[in-house]
Amino acid sequence: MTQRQALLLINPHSRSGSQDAETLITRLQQAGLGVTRVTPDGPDHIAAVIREHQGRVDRVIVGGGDGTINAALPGIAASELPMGVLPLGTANDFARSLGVPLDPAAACDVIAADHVRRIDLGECNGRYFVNVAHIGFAVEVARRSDGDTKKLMGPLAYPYAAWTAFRTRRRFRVEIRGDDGPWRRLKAIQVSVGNGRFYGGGIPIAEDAAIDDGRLDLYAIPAHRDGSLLAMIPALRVGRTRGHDQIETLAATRIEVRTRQPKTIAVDGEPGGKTPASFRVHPGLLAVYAPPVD
Ligand SMILES: Nc1ncnc2c1ncn2[C@@H]1O[C@H](COP(=O)(O)OP(=O)(O)OP(=O)(O)O)[C@@H](O)[C@H]1O
Repeated sequence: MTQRQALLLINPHSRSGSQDAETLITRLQQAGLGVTRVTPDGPDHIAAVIREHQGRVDRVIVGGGDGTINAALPGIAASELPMGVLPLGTANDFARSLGVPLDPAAACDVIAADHVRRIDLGECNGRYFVNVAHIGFAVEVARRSDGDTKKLMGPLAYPYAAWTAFRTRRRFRVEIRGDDGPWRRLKAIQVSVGNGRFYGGGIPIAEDAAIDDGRLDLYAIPAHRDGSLLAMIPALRVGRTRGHDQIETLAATRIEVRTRQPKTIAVDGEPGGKTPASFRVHPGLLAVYAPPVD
């Protein structure tokens, strides 16, 4: 493996992905990194590009938002190369979880500092995720904060989408269980499973989740007749999930979620199939460049 050689993959469709990359490349080179830049044809092309360069690079730098990171996960995990993150997206929740600066130039310095941290990957029905997977209301929010809305509104796209989606909220019957424990039945408007803590640009939906704790944290926001608006507050950013007595929580290494009708799942803000959902955590599977944790 060639030391200090980076494969740089920038998604031109992420919010700031079409900006001039030369400044960032120069910054990485000044810090002593060799850089090979390739623009993948699309999310499904990323794994092939990484395979092609394996053996000639010692790290893969992914430039984009959470959707881009998510698309790169299978290729990165298969290569076992450490990943650097250039936050060029809208929400950049993974960068937030890692403590990587949201300024891309400062994020270059983190990658060049060579400090690697091992973190967990979540998996939902065979698909990896780093942040949070949702069923229910947040899926509609993800659908409404599409590429055009994000380009137009930037980080405000998420609260705007949540606001417009609010009256479409539906409660649904859901069954959840962790690590072969008993099934719990409830009615919810949203079920979120966190590997990381944030979604939608820093909303701490999975407040007890940490990306290196070897477990997943589930939060079910139930639909109480009088409390539904109150219970939605954490999803709308105004409040907190922790200590909220209407929110059901579950922490486990494997989580199963069943619904009566198949319901769409969103993983890291991207479409992720339908329920039933089978979640598991892969402790320490991913190596990432990140500032040291205190
Ligand atoms: N190499 C690529 N070429 C084209 N599209 C890609 C590529 N990689 C990922 N995508 C898709 O581009 C879309 C937008 O990217 P991304 O989600 O990273 O940016 P964003 O929406 O600005 O940021 P965030 O997810 O942080 O809000 C995603 O749906 C992603 O799957």
